[in-house]
Amino acid sequence: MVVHQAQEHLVQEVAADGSPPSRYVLREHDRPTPATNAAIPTVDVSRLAANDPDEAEKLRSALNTWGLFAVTGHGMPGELLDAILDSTRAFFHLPTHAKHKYSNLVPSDSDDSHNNNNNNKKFQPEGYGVDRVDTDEQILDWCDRLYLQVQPEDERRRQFWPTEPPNLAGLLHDYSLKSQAVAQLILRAMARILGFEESFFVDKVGDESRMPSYARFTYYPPCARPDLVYGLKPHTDNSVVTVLLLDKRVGGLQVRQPLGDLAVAGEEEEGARWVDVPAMGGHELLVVVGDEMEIMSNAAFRAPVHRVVVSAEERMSLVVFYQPEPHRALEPARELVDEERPARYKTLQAKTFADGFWDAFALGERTIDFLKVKVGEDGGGGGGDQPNAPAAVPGA
Ligand SMILES: O=C(O)CCC(=O)C(=O)O
Ligand SMILES: [Fe+2]
Repeated sequence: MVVHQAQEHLVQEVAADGSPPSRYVLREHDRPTPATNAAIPTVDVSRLAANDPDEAEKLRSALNTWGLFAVTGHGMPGELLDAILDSTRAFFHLPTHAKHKYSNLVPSDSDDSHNNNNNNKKFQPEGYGVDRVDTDEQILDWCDRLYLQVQPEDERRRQFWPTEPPNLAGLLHDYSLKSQAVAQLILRAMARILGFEESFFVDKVGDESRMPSYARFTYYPPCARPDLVYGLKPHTDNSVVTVLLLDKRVGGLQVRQPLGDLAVAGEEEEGARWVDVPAMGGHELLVVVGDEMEIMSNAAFRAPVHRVVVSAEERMSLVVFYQPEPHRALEPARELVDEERPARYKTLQAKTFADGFWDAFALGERTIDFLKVKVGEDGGGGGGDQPNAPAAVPGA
């Protein structure tokens, strides 16, 4: 695949030139409309860990209504959260040439010979840069990223881990282990809510140290015309659950209500609304249910559609996605399938689903829809394969 010429344009540099170029400007009917204010639910995970039934009820209600919630009681030192956001800001403020050392565009002969092309570079998702650009028609999001696989530790690709600022890599290591503990605690509580042993989901996703997790640092540069662009287009997350650390001062994340099987972009359903998720100045985290949990729970838990709008101020976030072990079967848990509630999703390999995300995202579709994972939809994409079938080629 030839690297698209827009792939090399960092939004941070584009932003410095003024109004967004046409590549970023949404069609009129897709532009962000004003969002509503509503209180996002909050769950204290220390109480969940202590089996507090009232807190479990709060979690159940948050999952049924929102698919996301703010988390307190996570035990992560505020100084750690502040330090990693400060270090993230320092990274994105480095001069371009310093960040380019970690570019997501790599020499095309670095891994294989399939990707030879004119400009001798190929895109792969890890590292620093913009999301994958496939076509001239694709409307680009107003953000730059640093994307790193964090777990399993022996699969880290260290060449993409910044050594500047010097504390960023160590902070990420520390933060991601602690946020993994939060994710595990929530998976246990989610199992109990459905009346299962608390290890129900944890066992299905695999060995804790082999579960892939990915950190995505996102930088949304200030925008002269926030009414015309998305920071991040509407999507659901490719994860079992996602743990987010949001900018402390600047909001922008919005979640679509009500939860449901809505098309991601365009086609606004009657009555659907966007609700602002405020900036979290008090060291709360945010947890979002991902597509893989929606599949495993046979839609007992739904992944919320969310997006990011931008403003005249820069904003950043750090998101960690937790996924099942790649060779595992991803499917509705048998215990959640019966005559009244038949399986809504086909079985596929976790890796196939994870890899499908980038193709789907570039088109503004949900991975579940792009891979035709819903029962009743025909093959196509990479969906519906057997757990041990060969995996799709990532990012091909
Ligand atoms: O920046 C944010 O607040 C959200 C980012 C997000 O949704 C994502 O990276 O999937
Ligand atoms: Fe997301």
